[in-house]
Amino acid sequence: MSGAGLTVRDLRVTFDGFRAVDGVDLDVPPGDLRFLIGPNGAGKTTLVDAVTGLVRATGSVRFAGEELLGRPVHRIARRGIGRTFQTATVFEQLTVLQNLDIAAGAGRGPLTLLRRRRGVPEAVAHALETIGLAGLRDRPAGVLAHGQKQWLEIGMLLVQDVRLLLLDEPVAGMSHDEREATGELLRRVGEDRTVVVIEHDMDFMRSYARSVSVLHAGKVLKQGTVAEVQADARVQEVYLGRAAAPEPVAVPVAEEA
Ligand SMILES: Nc1ncnc2c1ncn2[C@@H]1O[C@H](COP(=O)(O)OP(=O)(O)OP(=O)(O)O)[C@@H](O)[C@H]1O
Repeated sequence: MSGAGLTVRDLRVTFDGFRAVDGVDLDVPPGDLRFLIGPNGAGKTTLVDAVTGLVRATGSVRFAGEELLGRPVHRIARRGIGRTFQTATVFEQLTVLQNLDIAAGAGRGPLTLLRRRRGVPEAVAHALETIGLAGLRDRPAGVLAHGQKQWLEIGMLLVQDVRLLLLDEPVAGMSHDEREATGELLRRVGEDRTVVVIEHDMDFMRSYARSVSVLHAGKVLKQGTVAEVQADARVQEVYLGRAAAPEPVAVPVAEEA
């Protein structure tokens, strides 16, 4: 494991007096593959928004020892922090390769990008292999399957040399095979990067998490290994106490709402 670590201290985000994130401490060591779970509205996405500069927050967010809070979004991105959203944001008309080229900021204008080129930059070629889309590099992104679009989006972060990836429900809506392929992709990506995954899919979490933080009502309820989190009575209560609960962590239960 390598890379840089994320340290969050007393993070707070308030929307019109409502505390969406309410004093969160988080330690994600270098090279961790951390899953962030919790019921709907727990504050998971808002936490990631705060780390990436999309919402105002107080407290401290340090990555590789550097304070991020208060910096604009583009500065945070330049520190090697990248995220995906629940819906993939790729350029559908452009090819897989062109999407990666643009993300890599290869400095070519739109016309040059549309022309045939001889070579592919090494970082782009490497990302294509990592995300398993080398064979589809000249296809328009719009024709890709749902899972493949998510992988392309991850590839677009890889070519930017991202060191911390924050992924919001990367396997939502994916088939079983796509989930497995995504899990393997996260393992590969996590070999030399730090990865944080917001997820509702408990089977996926159990298979691929190296560590887990459970959020509830804007606070960290529990942090530990999958086994530790599953065994925690408060975590079980939070999941069981909901009318339309996601699949509970420790006890066999229903699908995510
Ligand atoms: N821009 C906003 N303005 C007001 N309230 C917001 C805003 N964004 C989020 N919230 C509220 O903050 C709380 C946390 O939302 P958030 O999306 O972070 O939860 P979550 O854990 O990611 O939930 P889910 O699993 O459903 O995506 C929710 O009650 C939500 O309604």
